[in-house]
Amino acid sequence: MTLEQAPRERLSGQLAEAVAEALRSDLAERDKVLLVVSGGSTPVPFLRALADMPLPWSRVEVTLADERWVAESDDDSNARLVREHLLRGEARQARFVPLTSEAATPEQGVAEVAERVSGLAWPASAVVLGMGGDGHTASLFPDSRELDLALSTAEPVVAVRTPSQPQPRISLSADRLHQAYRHFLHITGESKRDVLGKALAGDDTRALPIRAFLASPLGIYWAP
Ligand SMILES: O=C1O[C@H](COP(=O)(O)O)[C@@H](O)[C@H](O)[C@H]1O
Repeated sequence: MTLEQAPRERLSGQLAEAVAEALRSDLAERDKVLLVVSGGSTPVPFLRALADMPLPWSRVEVTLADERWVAESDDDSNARLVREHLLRGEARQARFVPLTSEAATPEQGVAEVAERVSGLAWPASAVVLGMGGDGHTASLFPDSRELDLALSTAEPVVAVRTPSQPQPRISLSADRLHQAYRHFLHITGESKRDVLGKALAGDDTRALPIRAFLASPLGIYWAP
């Protein structure tokens, strides 16, 4: 586990450099590489910095760690975040694979999305995780009734409903999120630093699902 700390904009640039280097390194050995990014609001400066990195973007596949089950036109769409902030300039050549379908619910769409996700260039070169103030990562929420399934299944994606969130969601499973050569955690603010400290001090993954990713090598990028 490594910790990088800097002002937010500089930290985002450092994370973008690290992820770009990971992709370049694997592209020397593989025809195509996969990047898994998270949504929410924290990643915006990182995604914008990554979009400016010189890469053979046509050989890069991008998908999400999780998604709210909303239309891409919705402000809450993680896919919209990727399209607006990462798929710009040369990075538009990347192949972006979203996690929603035309189905009305994630339960109805999960099989189609699972097949789509399974065809990507796994193991991912990098998974960039975020974390909520409740210790959730991707859409692995402590108050989700599907958390045990998401932490134990070999399926690539899980439909998720949780009382704390307004929309149903779909998430890569913990097993699939672990199928990567490198993992990064991008968080900001004192309160999330404190939540991470609490997570590091215990082992109840149901209470703080981020714990599912603290035992393997993890590059932590934190800004005040
Ligand atoms: O709902 C979500 O929350 C987490 C954390 O988002 P942040 O803006 O607080 O960093 C995010 O990683 C996840 O992709 C998103 O769906």
